[in-house]
Amino acid sequence: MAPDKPLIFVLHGARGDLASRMVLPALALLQRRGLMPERWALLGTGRTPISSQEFDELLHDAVGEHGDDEAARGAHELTDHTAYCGDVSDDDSADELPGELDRLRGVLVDGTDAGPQDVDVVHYLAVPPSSFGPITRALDRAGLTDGIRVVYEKPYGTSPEGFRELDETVHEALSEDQVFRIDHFLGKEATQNLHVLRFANELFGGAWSREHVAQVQIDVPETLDVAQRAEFYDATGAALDMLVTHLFQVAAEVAMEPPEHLDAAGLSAAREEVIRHFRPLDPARDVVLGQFEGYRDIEGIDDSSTTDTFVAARLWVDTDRWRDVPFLLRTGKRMARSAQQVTLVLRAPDELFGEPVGPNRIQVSLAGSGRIEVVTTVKRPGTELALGTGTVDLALEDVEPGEPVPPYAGLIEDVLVGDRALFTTAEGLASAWAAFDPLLGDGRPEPQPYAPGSWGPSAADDLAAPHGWALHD
Ligand SMILES: NC(=O)C1=CN([C@@H]2O[C@H](COP(=O)(O)OP(=O)(O)OC[C@H]3O[C@@H](n4cnc5c(N)ncnc54)[C@H](OP(=O)(O)O)[C@@H]3O)[C@@H](O)[C@H]2O)C=CC1
Ligand SMILES: O=C1O[C@H](COP(=O)(O)O)[C@@H](O)[C@H](O)[C@H]1O
Repeated sequence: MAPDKPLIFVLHGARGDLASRMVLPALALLQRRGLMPERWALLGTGRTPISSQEFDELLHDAVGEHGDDEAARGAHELTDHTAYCGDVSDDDSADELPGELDRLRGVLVDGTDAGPQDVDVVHYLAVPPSSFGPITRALDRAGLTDGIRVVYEKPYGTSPEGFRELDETVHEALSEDQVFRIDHFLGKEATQNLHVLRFANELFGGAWSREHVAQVQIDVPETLDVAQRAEFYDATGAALDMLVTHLFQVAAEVAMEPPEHLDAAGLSAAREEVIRHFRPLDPARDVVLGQFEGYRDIEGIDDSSTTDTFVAARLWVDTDRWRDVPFLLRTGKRMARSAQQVTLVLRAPDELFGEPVGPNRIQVSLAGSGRIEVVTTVKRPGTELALGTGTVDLALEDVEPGEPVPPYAGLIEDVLVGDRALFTTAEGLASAWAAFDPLLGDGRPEPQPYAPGSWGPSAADDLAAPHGWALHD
């Protein structure tokens, strides 16, 4: 159901990569599905001044280029009310923002029984993490925080100290129920299926422990480049961009204990609780960083940059269920292919009927609408007793009735209706930062070069021994 109250959606960083590729198409899809309020306005902000007309063009282009067909059909009916105003973060001041908000409130309630106080305001911070604190302070100083909701992108902080500082700033300005820390991997259809699969079906649930699982792999190779977002990327790197954020959250989703109550709040609490049991990374033994060749030639990247564009890590989860089972996490830019796969490598005998046993795995693809595969050793058809490998394959978009929702659309809808179950908590993130901390500072390994189009530095292959990465050439 669409919320009743009029809404102003303030998109900070509206010209950026995330805004164009994800947030604007998600808003168009929600509009198309009738899930946006009847009256709403979109207010963009950013450092580079552009006119409202240029903003209109930008958002139509973004939805046309990056939205699916359904979202693209919503592009021209997105909203009648758009506006753009300057950066609110440079000196912690909000300049034009209060005036713009007042003007839009007036426009939205004009001709209705509602007053300006009846307009909901959501701020979406699609900006680099260094701007989260300044924008929060700017909103606070301008007296704009009453009743608003604020969505923070990831990473929430760039170090344990930065995280704590940001958390203090945020809680000085806002109460916890106003804060939505997004990690869009938690909003993916297939990520949510990890717990449905496990808790609904004993074939999976019964196998979900060290007794049956030899390795867990969470593998997100990307062919993507970083040229469109060089400034953000060079200041961030793969480990901060993806490891302490998405890959840790998905690892928690796999590793959690069955919640006390099988509801959204119970699942969220169980996910956050298991992060406390992530053993702090051992960078010397368990982490490989890489940088693709040619990275330093990209415009906007420092000639001597040591930013990691690849990370592979072996994470240990110190619970009875997972003791001694490595969680292998890998991601990188300009790699051989794009995929987002969670693999449970199942234990199996080395040999059966005198033949080596092939792979036995549960594989969940998080990409798109998601896919579940069971790879299993079978008898090869024929008169001989010989072994082969078969795959049972279920595309989640084929499950009926159903209408898959992209993660950003689902999570923004949650923000509009105030459902916080798929958002991270400060406690969970504090544990994630504690496990990640050894990778910052002196312990950080030197990134090793890798060829664009490859699977990253070869040292990362050793981490996955003896089974090897499920995704390979
Ligand atoms: N891109 C992606 O696929 C994803 C990104 N994210 C997160 O989204 C956030 C933004 O990333 P992304 O869009 O890729 O980055 P970009 O560099 O593409 O965009 C950042 C945007 O923020 C604005 N901006 C940059 N610096 C400042 C500043 N100091 N103060 C105010 N505004 C600023 C820029 O404004 P202007 O253009 O006017 O200079 C730009 O529009 C990050 O936190 C990232 O982790 C999360 C998931 C996916
Ligand atoms: O948060 C991020 O995620 C994307 C990958 O997510 P996808 O599900 O939209 O493909 C990644 O490319 C980006 O670097 C990172 O900031």
